[in-house]
Amino acid sequence: MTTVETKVRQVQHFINGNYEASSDQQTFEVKNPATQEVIAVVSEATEQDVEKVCEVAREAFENGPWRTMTVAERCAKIRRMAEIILERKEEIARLEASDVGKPYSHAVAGEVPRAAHNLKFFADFMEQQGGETYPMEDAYINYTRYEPVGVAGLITPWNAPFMLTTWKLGPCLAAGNTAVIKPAEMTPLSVSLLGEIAKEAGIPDGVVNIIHGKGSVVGTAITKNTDIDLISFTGSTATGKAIMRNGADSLKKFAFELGGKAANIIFEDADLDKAVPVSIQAAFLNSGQVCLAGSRILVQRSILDTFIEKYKAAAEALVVGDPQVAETKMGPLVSEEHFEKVKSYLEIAKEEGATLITGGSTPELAPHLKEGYYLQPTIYLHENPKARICQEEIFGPVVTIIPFDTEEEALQIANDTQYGLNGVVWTENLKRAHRISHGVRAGTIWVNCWFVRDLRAPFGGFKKSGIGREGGHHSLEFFSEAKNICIALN
Ligand SMILES: NC(=O)C1=CN([C@@H]2O[C@H](COP(=O)(O)OP(=O)(O)OC[C@H]3O[C@@H](n4cnc5c(N)ncnc54)[C@H](O)[C@@H]3O)[C@@H](O)[C@H]2O)C=CC1
Ligand SMILES: O=C(O)/C=C/C=C(\O)C(=O)O
Repeated sequence: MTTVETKVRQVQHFINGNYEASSDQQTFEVKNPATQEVIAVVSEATEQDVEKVCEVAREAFENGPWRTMTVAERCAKIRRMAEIILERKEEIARLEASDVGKPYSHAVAGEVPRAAHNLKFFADFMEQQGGETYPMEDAYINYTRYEPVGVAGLITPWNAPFMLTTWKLGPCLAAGNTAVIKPAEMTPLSVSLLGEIAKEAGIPDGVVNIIHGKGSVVGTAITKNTDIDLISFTGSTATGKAIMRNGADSLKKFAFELGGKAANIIFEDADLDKAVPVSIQAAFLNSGQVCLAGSRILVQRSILDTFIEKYKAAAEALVVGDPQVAETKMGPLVSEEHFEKVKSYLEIAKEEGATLITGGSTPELAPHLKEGYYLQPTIYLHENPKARICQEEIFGPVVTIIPFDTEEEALQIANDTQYGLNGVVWTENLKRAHRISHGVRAGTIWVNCWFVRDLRAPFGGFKKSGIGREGGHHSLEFFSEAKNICIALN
Protein backbone atom coordinates (compact mmCIF):
# COMPACT_ATOMS: atom_id res chain seq x y z
CA MET A 1 0.00 0.00 0.00
CA THR A 2 1.43 3.39 -0.92
CA THR A 3 0.76 6.60 0.91
CA VAL A 4 2.38 8.63 -1.85
CA GLU A 5 0.50 11.87 -2.43
CA THR A 6 -1.51 11.97 -5.66
CA LYS A 7 -2.96 15.51 -5.54
CA VAL A 8 -1.31 17.88 -8.03
CA ARG A 9 -0.41 21.14 -6.28
CA GLN A 10 -0.30 24.56 -7.88
CA VAL A 11 2.81 26.41 -6.67
CA GLN A 12 3.19 30.13 -7.31
CA HIS A 13 5.71 32.85 -6.50
CA PHE A 14 5.30 34.65 -3.17
CA ILE A 15 5.77 38.37 -3.76
CA ASN A 16 4.93 41.19 -1.38
CA GLY A 17 2.80 38.96 0.81
CA ASN A 18 0.77 37.28 -1.95
CA TYR A 19 1.03 34.18 -4.09
CA GLU A 20 0.96 35.02 -7.79
CA ALA A 21 1.57 33.47 -11.21
CA SER A 22 4.35 34.44 -13.63
CA SER A 23 3.71 37.46 -15.84
CA ASP A 24 3.57 35.18 -18.91
CA GLN A 25 1.64 32.39 -17.06
CA GLN A 26 4.44 29.88 -17.83
CA THR A 27 4.69 26.82 -15.59
CA PHE A 28 6.75 23.66 -15.22
CA GLU A 29 5.98 20.26 -13.72
CA VAL A 30 7.54 18.61 -10.71
CA LYS A 31 7.54 14.82 -10.34
CA ASN A 32 7.73 12.48 -7.38
CA PRO A 33 11.07 10.68 -7.89
CA ALA A 34 9.71 7.50 -6.27
CA THR A 35 6.97 7.06 -8.87
CA GLN A 36 7.40 9.67 -11.63
CA GLU A 37 3.88 10.95 -10.84
CA VAL A 38 3.43 14.68 -11.47
CA ILE A 39 2.87 16.21 -8.03
CA ALA A 40 3.00 19.93 -8.77
CA VAL A 41 2.66 22.55 -11.46
CA VAL A 42 4.95 25.45 -10.61
CA SER A 43 5.05 29.03 -11.92
CA GLU A 44 8.21 29.68 -13.92
CA ALA A 45 9.47 33.24 -13.53
CA THR A 46 10.61 35.48 -16.34
CA GLU A 47 13.49 37.93 -15.97
CA GLN A 48 10.86 40.68 -15.55
CA ASP A 49 9.33 38.75 -12.65
CA VAL A 50 12.77 38.59 -11.03
CA GLU A 51 13.19 42.33 -11.47
CA LYS A 52 9.82 42.89 -9.84
CA VAL A 53 10.49 40.67 -6.83
CA CYS A 54 13.88 42.30 -6.24
CA GLU A 55 12.28 45.78 -6.38
CA VAL A 56 9.64 44.66 -3.88
CA ALA A 57 12.30 43.35 -1.48
CA ARG A 58 14.31 46.57 -1.90
CA GLU A 59 11.27 48.74 -1.18
CA ALA A 60 10.44 46.65 1.91
CA PHE A 61 14.02 47.05 3.11
CA GLU A 62 14.29 50.81 2.49
CA ASN A 63 10.82 51.96 3.50
CA GLY A 64 9.17 49.10 5.37
CA PRO A 65 9.11 48.60 9.14
CA TRP A 66 11.37 45.52 9.23
CA ARG A 67 14.86 46.90 9.63
CA THR A 68 13.89 49.62 12.08
CA MET A 69 11.63 47.63 14.39
CA THR A 70 13.15 46.57 17.69
CA VAL A 71 15.25 43.44 17.64
CA ALA A 72 12.91 41.93 20.23
CA GLU A 73 9.86 42.49 18.05
CA ARG A 74 11.60 41.17 14.93
CA CYS A 75 12.89 38.08 16.70
CA ALA A 76 9.49 37.30 18.23
CA LYS A 77 8.06 37.07 14.71
CA ILE A 78 10.89 34.79 13.57
CA ARG A 79 10.30 32.57 16.62
CA ARG A 80 6.61 32.44 15.67
CA MET A 81 7.61 31.13 12.23
CA ALA A 82 9.51 28.35 14.00
CA GLU A 83 6.43 27.47 16.07
CA ILE A 84 4.22 27.31 12.98
CA ILE A 85 6.73 25.02 11.28
CA LEU A 86 6.54 22.63 14.24
CA GLU A 87 2.74 22.80 14.21
CA ARG A 88 2.82 21.84 10.50
CA LYS A 89 5.76 19.46 10.62
CA GLU A 90 3.94 16.35 9.34
CA GLU A 91 2.60 18.22 6.31
CA ILE A 92 6.01 19.71 5.49
CA ALA A 93 7.75 16.35 5.94
CA ARG A 94 5.21 14.65 3.63
CA LEU A 95 5.94 17.27 0.97
CA GLU A 96 9.69 16.80 1.38
CA ALA A 97 9.27 13.03 1.04
CA SER A 98 7.23 13.26 -2.16
CA ASP A 99 9.33 16.04 -3.69
CA VAL A 100 12.89 14.98 -2.81
CA GLY A 101 12.26 11.25 -2.21
CA LYS A 102 13.81 11.40 1.26
CA PRO A 103 12.28 9.12 3.92
CA TYR A 104 9.37 10.80 5.71
CA SER A 105 10.68 9.40 9.01
CA HIS A 106 13.92 11.36 8.59
CA ALA A 107 12.17 14.54 7.45
CA VAL A 108 9.63 14.57 10.28
CA ALA A 109 12.01 13.68 13.08
CA GLY A 110 15.17 15.36 11.78
CA GLU A 111 15.11 17.99 9.07
CA VAL A 112 11.81 19.76 9.75
CA PRO A 113 12.45 20.21 13.50
CA ARG A 114 15.97 21.34 12.57
CA ALA A 115 14.41 23.93 10.21
CA ALA A 116 12.35 25.31 13.10
CA HIS A 117 15.46 25.30 15.27
CA ASN A 118 17.40 27.24 12.59
CA LEU A 119 14.90 30.11 12.88
CA LYS A 120 14.55 30.03 16.67
CA PHE A 121 18.30 29.71 17.19
CA PHE A 122 19.13 32.84 15.17
CA ALA A 123 16.29 34.84 16.74
CA ASP A 124 17.60 33.98 20.23
CA PHE A 125 21.23 34.48 19.20
CA MET A 126 20.54 37.89 17.65
CA GLU A 127 18.97 39.12 20.86
CA GLN A 128 22.14 38.26 22.77
CA GLN A 129 24.49 40.19 20.48
CA GLY A 130 26.53 43.08 21.84
CA GLY A 131 29.19 45.13 20.08
CA GLU A 132 32.78 46.26 20.56
CA THR A 133 33.97 49.39 22.37
CA TYR A 134 37.46 50.90 22.01
CA PRO A 135 38.21 53.86 24.30
CA MET A 136 41.17 56.07 23.23
CA GLU A 137 42.44 57.33 26.57
CA ASP A 138 39.92 59.91 27.77
CA ALA A 139 39.68 61.68 24.43
CA TYR A 140 37.48 59.47 22.23
CA ILE A 141 35.42 56.31 22.40
CA ASN A 142 34.62 53.99 19.52
CA TYR A 143 31.64 51.67 19.52
CA THR A 144 30.28 49.34 16.88
CA ARG A 145 26.80 48.67 15.63
CA TYR A 146 25.72 45.82 13.38
CA GLU A 147 23.21 46.93 10.78
CA PRO A 148 21.47 44.94 8.04
CA VAL A 149 23.11 44.79 4.61
CA GLY A 150 19.95 45.10 2.51
CA VAL A 151 18.34 42.57 0.18
CA ALA A 152 19.63 39.00 0.31
CA GLY A 153 19.39 36.47 -2.51
CA LEU A 154 19.09 33.02 -0.92
CA ILE A 155 19.72 30.35 -3.56
CA THR A 156 19.17 26.86 -2.22
CA PRO A 157 19.60 23.25 -3.40
CA TRP A 158 17.31 20.27 -3.79
CA ASN A 159 18.81 17.81 -1.30
CA ALA A 160 17.47 19.37 1.93
CA PRO A 161 15.36 22.23 0.56
CA PHE A 162 13.38 23.31 3.62
CA MET A 163 16.15 22.87 6.20
CA LEU A 164 18.82 24.58 4.12
CA THR A 165 16.58 27.53 3.22
CA THR A 166 15.76 28.24 6.87
CA TRP A 167 19.47 27.92 7.72
CA LYS A 168 19.95 31.06 5.59
CA LEU A 169 16.63 32.77 6.23
CA GLY A 170 17.06 32.72 10.05
CA PRO A 171 20.18 34.93 10.24
CA CYS A 172 19.09 36.96 7.21
CA LEU A 173 15.86 38.03 8.91
CA ALA A 174 17.27 38.28 12.43
CA ALA A 175 19.86 40.78 11.18
CA GLY A 176 17.08 42.89 9.60
CA ASN A 177 17.49 42.13 5.88
CA THR A 178 14.77 41.31 3.39
CA ALA A 179 14.98 38.16 1.25
CA VAL A 180 14.45 36.86 -2.25
CA ILE A 181 14.48 33.06 -1.97
CA LYS A 182 15.14 30.93 -5.05
CA PRO A 183 14.50 27.26 -4.26
CA ALA A 184 15.85 24.52 -6.52
CA GLU A 185 13.45 24.02 -9.41
CA MET A 186 13.35 20.25 -8.82
CA THR A 187 12.08 20.58 -5.23
CA PRO A 188 10.14 23.83 -4.67
CA LEU A 189 7.15 22.52 -2.69
CA SER A 190 8.13 22.79 0.97
CA VAL A 191 10.00 26.09 0.56
CA SER A 192 6.95 27.68 -1.09
CA LEU A 193 5.11 27.28 2.26
CA LEU A 194 7.54 29.70 3.89
CA GLY A 195 5.56 32.57 2.34
CA GLU A 196 2.31 31.78 4.13
CA ILE A 197 4.20 30.82 7.30
CA ALA A 198 5.98 34.21 7.32
CA LYS A 199 2.68 36.02 6.74
CA GLU A 200 0.92 34.13 9.54
CA ALA A 201 3.83 34.93 11.86
CA GLY A 202 3.35 38.65 11.21
CA ILE A 203 6.44 39.25 9.08
CA PRO A 204 5.62 42.39 7.02
CA ASP A 205 4.82 41.99 3.33
CA GLY A 206 7.84 42.20 1.02
CA VAL A 207 10.31 40.89 3.63
CA VAL A 208 10.14 37.23 2.60
CA ASN A 209 9.71 36.65 -1.14
CA ILE A 210 10.01 33.40 -3.10
CA ILE A 211 10.55 33.08 -6.82
CA HIS A 212 10.60 29.85 -8.83
CA GLY A 213 12.30 28.80 -12.04
CA LYS A 214 15.49 27.54 -13.62
CA GLY A 215 18.84 28.33 -12.07
CA SER A 216 20.21 29.41 -15.44
CA VAL A 217 17.45 32.03 -15.85
CA VAL A 218 16.05 32.99 -12.43
CA GLY A 219 19.24 32.26 -10.45
CA THR A 220 21.32 34.24 -12.93
CA ALA A 221 18.87 37.16 -12.96
CA ILE A 222 18.92 37.35 -9.14
CA THR A 223 22.72 37.20 -9.13
CA LYS A 224 23.01 40.05 -11.62
CA ASN A 225 20.28 42.21 -10.11
CA THR A 226 21.53 45.45 -8.61
CA ASP A 227 18.87 45.50 -5.88
CA ILE A 228 20.42 42.33 -4.42
CA ASP A 229 23.29 43.13 -2.05
CA LEU A 230 24.43 39.65 -1.10
CA ILE A 231 24.03 36.04 -2.13
CA SER A 232 24.03 33.08 0.21
CA PHE A 233 24.26 29.92 -1.87
CA THR A 234 24.40 26.19 -1.18
CA GLY A 235 24.88 23.85 -4.11
CA SER A 236 27.47 22.64 -6.58
CA THR A 237 30.95 24.10 -6.97
CA ALA A 238 30.28 24.75 -10.68
CA THR A 239 27.23 26.88 -9.88
CA GLY A 240 29.17 28.70 -7.14
CA LYS A 241 31.71 29.77 -9.77
CA ALA A 242 28.95 30.96 -12.13
CA ILE A 243 27.34 32.99 -9.33
CA MET A 244 30.64 34.62 -8.49
CA ARG A 245 31.21 35.58 -12.14
CA ASN A 246 27.66 36.90 -12.60
CA GLY A 247 27.66 38.82 -9.34
CA ALA A 248 31.03 40.49 -9.89
CA ASP A 249 29.74 43.56 -11.74
CA SER A 250 27.43 44.51 -8.90
CA LEU A 251 30.12 43.72 -6.27
CA LYS A 252 27.99 41.50 -4.06
CA LYS A 253 28.92 39.77 -0.83
CA PHE A 254 28.99 35.97 -1.20
CA ALA A 255 28.70 33.05 1.20
CA PHE A 256 29.08 29.69 -0.54
CA GLU A 257 28.60 26.20 0.84
CA LEU A 258 29.59 23.92 -2.01
CA GLY A 259 30.34 20.28 -2.71
CA GLY A 260 32.37 17.75 -0.76
CA LYS A 261 34.08 14.37 -0.94
CA ALA A 262 34.79 13.73 2.72
CA ALA A 263 37.27 11.19 3.95
CA ASN A 264 35.87 8.93 6.68
CA ILE A 265 39.07 7.52 8.21
CA ILE A 266 38.81 4.28 10.19
CA PHE A 267 41.88 3.34 12.21
CA GLU A 268 42.55 -0.18 13.47
CA ASP A 269 41.71 0.84 17.07
CA ALA A 270 38.27 2.21 16.07
CA ASP A 271 35.16 0.97 17.86
CA LEU A 272 33.57 -0.74 14.87
CA ASP A 273 30.27 -1.22 16.67
CA LYS A 274 29.91 2.56 16.41
CA ALA A 275 31.95 3.24 13.26
CA VAL A 276 30.03 0.82 11.03
CA PRO A 277 26.45 2.07 11.62
CA VAL A 278 27.47 5.74 11.59
CA SER A 279 29.51 5.23 8.41
CA ILE A 280 26.42 3.64 6.84
CA GLN A 281 24.47 6.82 7.70
CA ALA A 282 27.32 8.97 6.43
CA ALA A 283 27.25 7.21 3.06
CA PHE A 284 23.56 6.52 2.49
CA LEU A 285 21.51 9.15 4.37
CA ASN A 286 19.22 10.85 1.83
CA SER A 287 20.53 8.33 -0.75
CA GLY A 288 24.00 9.83 -0.41
CA GLN A 289 22.72 13.22 -1.61
CA VAL A 290 24.40 15.09 1.25
CA CYS A 291 27.31 17.48 0.82
CA LEU A 292 28.77 16.15 4.09
CA ALA A 293 28.60 12.50 2.99
CA GLY A 294 31.57 10.38 4.05
CA SER A 295 31.87 9.00 0.55
CA ARG A 296 35.55 7.97 0.75
CA ILE A 297 36.02 5.42 3.53
CA LEU A 298 39.72 5.10 4.32
CA VAL A 299 40.28 1.85 6.24
CA GLN A 300 43.53 0.73 7.89
CA ARG A 301 44.60 -2.44 6.10
CA SER A 302 44.90 -4.54 9.28
CA ILE A 303 41.10 -4.33 9.78
CA LEU A 304 40.08 -4.15 6.12
CA ASP A 305 38.49 -7.61 5.84
CA THR A 306 36.61 -7.30 9.13
CA PHE A 307 35.37 -3.83 8.26
CA ILE A 308 34.21 -4.85 4.78
CA GLU A 309 32.33 -7.85 6.13
CA LYS A 310 30.44 -5.79 8.72
CA TYR A 311 29.90 -2.77 6.44
CA LYS A 312 28.59 -4.89 3.55
CA ALA A 313 26.11 -6.68 5.85
CA ALA A 314 24.87 -3.37 7.25
CA ALA A 315 24.44 -1.84 3.77
CA GLU A 316 22.55 -4.88 2.51
CA ALA A 317 20.21 -4.66 5.53
CA LEU A 318 19.12 -1.10 4.68
CA VAL A 319 15.44 -0.97 3.70
CA VAL A 320 15.19 0.76 0.33
CA GLY A 321 11.68 1.70 -0.76
CA ASP A 322 8.74 4.07 -0.52
CA PRO A 323 9.89 7.27 1.24
CA GLN A 324 6.43 7.69 2.75
CA VAL A 325 6.60 4.38 4.65
CA ALA A 326 7.99 4.37 8.21
CA GLU A 327 10.42 1.45 7.75
CA THR A 328 12.17 2.96 4.70
CA LYS A 329 15.75 4.00 5.31
CA MET A 330 16.65 4.95 1.74
CA GLY A 331 14.46 6.38 -1.02
CA PRO A 332 15.15 7.16 -4.69
CA LEU A 333 17.50 9.68 -6.24
CA VAL A 334 15.99 13.09 -6.87
CA SER A 335 15.50 13.04 -10.66
CA GLU A 336 16.05 11.11 -13.85
CA GLU A 337 18.96 13.34 -14.84
CA HIS A 338 20.66 12.89 -11.49
CA PHE A 339 19.94 9.12 -11.56
CA GLU A 340 21.68 8.88 -14.94
CA LYS A 341 24.63 10.90 -13.62
CA VAL A 342 25.03 8.65 -10.59
CA LYS A 343 24.66 5.50 -12.72
CA SER A 344 27.38 6.75 -15.06
CA TYR A 345 29.80 6.34 -12.13
CA LEU A 346 29.00 2.60 -12.05
CA GLU A 347 30.43 2.37 -15.59
CA ILE A 348 33.38 4.57 -14.63
CA ALA A 349 34.07 2.30 -11.62
CA LYS A 350 34.08 -0.73 -13.92
CA GLU A 351 36.46 0.95 -16.37
CA GLU A 352 38.72 2.03 -13.50
CA GLY A 353 38.99 -1.54 -12.19
CA ALA A 354 37.21 -0.98 -8.87
CA THR A 355 36.00 -4.08 -7.02
CA LEU A 356 32.24 -4.10 -6.44
CA ILE A 357 31.51 -5.22 -2.86
CA THR A 358 27.73 -4.90 -3.03
CA GLY A 359 24.97 -3.05 -4.89
CA GLY A 360 25.41 -1.57 -8.36
CA SER A 361 21.88 -2.13 -9.63
CA THR A 362 18.20 -1.41 -9.07
CA PRO A 363 16.75 -2.99 -5.90
CA GLU A 364 13.68 -5.24 -5.78
CA LEU A 365 10.75 -2.85 -5.33
CA ALA A 366 6.98 -2.82 -4.87
CA PRO A 367 5.10 -2.44 -8.20
CA HIS A 368 4.12 1.22 -7.59
CA LEU A 369 7.84 2.16 -7.35
CA LYS A 370 8.98 0.48 -10.56
CA GLU A 371 9.37 3.83 -12.35
CA GLY A 372 11.29 5.39 -9.44
CA TYR A 373 14.95 6.42 -9.63
CA TYR A 374 16.25 3.75 -7.28
CA LEU A 375 19.75 2.40 -6.82
CA GLN A 376 20.97 -0.12 -4.24
CA PRO A 377 23.45 1.03 -1.60
CA THR A 378 26.66 0.49 -3.54
CA ILE A 379 30.14 -0.13 -2.13
CA TYR A 380 33.39 -0.31 -4.08
CA LEU A 381 36.91 -1.14 -3.00
CA HIS A 382 39.69 0.73 -4.81
CA GLU A 383 43.42 0.88 -4.12
CA ASN A 384 43.91 4.04 -6.20
CA PRO A 385 42.80 7.24 -4.45
CA LYS A 386 43.29 9.12 -7.74
CA ALA A 387 40.50 7.16 -9.45
CA ARG A 388 37.54 9.30 -10.52
CA ILE A 389 35.16 7.52 -8.14
CA CYS A 390 37.52 8.54 -5.31
CA GLN A 391 37.83 12.14 -6.47
CA GLU A 392 34.48 13.31 -7.90
CA GLU A 393 31.35 14.15 -5.93
CA ILE A 394 28.93 11.42 -7.02
CA PHE A 395 26.12 12.64 -4.70
CA GLY A 396 24.43 9.25 -4.67
CA PRO A 397 24.44 5.99 -2.66
CA VAL A 398 27.90 5.05 -3.91
CA VAL A 399 30.83 4.81 -1.52
CA THR A 400 34.44 3.75 -2.06
CA ILE A 401 36.63 1.99 0.48
CA ILE A 402 40.31 2.90 0.12
CA PRO A 403 42.86 0.92 2.20
CA PHE A 404 45.84 2.59 3.90
CA ASP A 405 48.72 1.41 6.08
CA THR A 406 50.03 4.38 8.09
CA GLU A 407 48.70 7.58 9.61
CA GLU A 408 50.80 9.64 7.16
CA GLU A 409 49.30 7.76 4.22
CA ALA A 410 45.77 8.26 5.58
CA LEU A 411 46.34 12.02 5.83
CA GLN A 412 47.87 12.19 2.39
CA ILE A 413 44.87 10.41 0.83
CA ALA A 414 42.35 12.42 2.88
CA ASN A 415 43.83 15.70 1.62
CA ASP A 416 44.25 14.56 -1.98
CA THR A 417 41.02 16.21 -3.14
CA GLN A 418 39.83 19.57 -4.43
CA TYR A 419 37.21 19.59 -1.66
CA GLY A 420 37.49 20.38 2.06
CA LEU A 421 34.05 20.56 3.59
CA ASN A 422 34.42 17.97 6.35
CA GLY A 423 36.20 14.84 7.51
CA VAL A 424 35.49 11.98 9.92
CA VAL A 425 37.99 10.15 12.15
CA TRP A 426 37.44 6.89 14.04
CA THR A 427 40.04 6.05 16.69
CA GLU A 428 40.17 5.41 20.44
CA ASN A 429 43.60 7.13 20.63
CA LEU A 430 43.11 10.73 21.79
CA LYS A 431 46.46 12.01 20.56
CA ARG A 432 45.92 10.50 17.15
CA ALA A 433 42.41 11.99 17.04
CA HIS A 434 43.89 15.46 17.54
CA ARG A 435 46.78 14.86 15.12
CA ILE A 436 44.49 13.74 12.31
CA SER A 437 41.88 16.42 13.04
CA HIS A 438 44.59 19.08 12.74
CA GLY A 439 46.03 17.50 9.60
CA VAL A 440 42.87 17.12 7.51
CA ARG A 441 42.25 20.31 5.54
CA ALA A 442 38.50 20.69 5.98
CA GLY A 443 36.04 23.01 7.72
CA THR A 444 34.52 20.45 10.11
CA ILE A 445 36.08 17.30 11.54
CA TRP A 446 33.91 14.82 13.38
CA VAL A 447 35.74 12.41 15.70
CA ASN A 448 33.86 9.19 16.48
CA CYS A 449 30.63 10.77 15.22
CA TRP A 450 29.15 12.38 12.08
CA PHE A 451 26.77 15.26 11.30
CA VAL A 452 26.47 16.42 14.92
CA ARG A 453 25.55 20.07 14.63
CA ASP A 454 25.90 22.92 17.13
CA LEU A 455 24.51 25.95 15.33
CA ARG A 456 26.94 28.26 17.16
CA ALA A 457 29.92 26.55 15.49
CA PRO A 458 31.48 27.73 12.21
CA PHE A 459 30.26 25.68 9.25
CA GLY A 460 31.75 25.81 5.75
CA GLY A 461 34.49 24.55 3.52
CA PHE A 462 38.19 24.78 2.76
CA LYS A 463 39.37 24.72 -0.87
CA LYS A 464 36.59 24.24 -3.49
CA SER A 465 33.99 23.45 -0.80
CA GLY A 466 33.07 27.02 -0.14
CA ILE A 467 33.75 30.60 0.75
CA GLY A 468 33.08 31.98 4.22
CA ARG A 469 31.45 30.35 7.20
CA GLU A 470 27.87 30.05 8.37
CA GLY A 471 26.72 29.40 11.96
CA GLY A 472 26.44 31.58 15.09
CA HIS A 473 28.17 34.95 14.80
CA HIS A 474 29.66 33.95 11.41
CA SER A 475 26.19 34.02 9.85
CA LEU A 476 25.18 37.23 11.60
CA GLU A 477 28.38 38.97 10.45
CA PHE A 478 27.75 37.92 6.86
CA PHE A 479 24.21 39.29 6.97
CA SER A 480 25.31 42.53 8.71
CA GLU A 481 27.41 45.61 8.05
CA ALA A 482 29.61 46.61 10.98
CA LYS A 483 29.58 50.35 11.65
CA ASN A 484 32.10 52.10 13.89
CA ILE A 485 31.02 55.27 15.67
CA CYS A 486 33.82 57.43 17.12
CA ILE A 487 32.82 60.08 19.67
CA ALA A 488 34.98 62.89 20.98
CA LEU A 489 34.66 63.02 24.74
CA ASN A 490 36.00 66.54 25.19
N1 LIG B 1 24.49 20.78 -0.84
C1 LIG B 1 25.33 20.53 -1.83
O1 LIG B 1 26.51 20.55 -1.64
C2 LIG B 1 24.80 20.23 -3.18
C3 LIG B 1 25.64 19.76 -4.15
N2 LIG B 1 25.15 19.49 -5.36
C4 LIG B 1 26.07 18.94 -6.37
O2 LIG B 1 25.79 19.58 -7.58
C5 LIG B 1 25.50 18.63 -8.60
C6 LIG B 1 24.53 19.23 -9.56
O3 LIG B 1 23.29 19.51 -8.95
P1 LIG B 1 22.44 20.78 -9.43
O4 LIG B 1 21.03 20.61 -9.21
O5 LIG B 1 22.82 21.10 -10.81
O6 LIG B 1 22.96 21.85 -8.37
P2 LIG B 1 23.09 23.38 -8.56
O7 LIG B 1 24.25 23.84 -7.81
O8 LIG B 1 23.03 23.70 -10.01
O9 LIG B 1 21.72 23.92 -7.92
C7 LIG B 1 21.61 24.56 -6.67
C8 LIG B 1 20.77 25.84 -6.79
O10 LIG B 1 21.44 26.77 -7.64
C9 LIG B 1 20.55 27.23 -8.66
N3 LIG B 1 21.33 27.57 -9.84
C10 LIG B 1 21.74 26.75 -10.84
N4 LIG B 1 22.47 27.42 -11.73
C11 LIG B 1 22.52 28.71 -11.30
C12 LIG B 1 23.15 29.90 -11.79
N5 LIG B 1 23.85 29.90 -12.91
N6 LIG B 1 23.01 31.03 -11.08
C13 LIG B 1 22.33 31.05 -9.92
N7 LIG B 1 21.71 29.96 -9.43
C14 LIG B 1 21.80 28.80 -10.09
C15 LIG B 1 19.60 26.08 -8.84
O11 LIG B 1 18.41 26.50 -9.48
C16 LIG B 1 19.40 25.65 -7.40
O12 LIG B 1 18.47 26.50 -6.78
C17 LIG B 1 25.01 17.42 -7.82
O13 LIG B 1 25.14 16.26 -8.55
C18 LIG B 1 25.90 17.47 -6.62
O14 LIG B 1 27.14 16.90 -6.94
C19 LIG B 1 23.84 19.73 -5.67
C20 LIG B 1 22.96 20.22 -4.73
C21 LIG B 1 23.39 20.46 -3.40
O1 LIG C 1 23.67 21.11 8.89
C1 LIG C 1 23.81 22.04 8.11
O2 LIG C 1 23.75 23.21 8.49
C2 LIG C 1 24.04 21.81 6.69
C3 LIG C 1 23.86 20.62 6.13
C4 LIG C 1 24.08 20.48 4.72
C5 LIG C 1 23.62 19.52 3.98
O3 LIG C 1 22.89 18.54 4.47
C6 LIG C 1 23.85 19.45 2.54
O4 LIG C 1 24.05 20.48 1.89
O5 LIG C 1 23.85 18.36 2.01
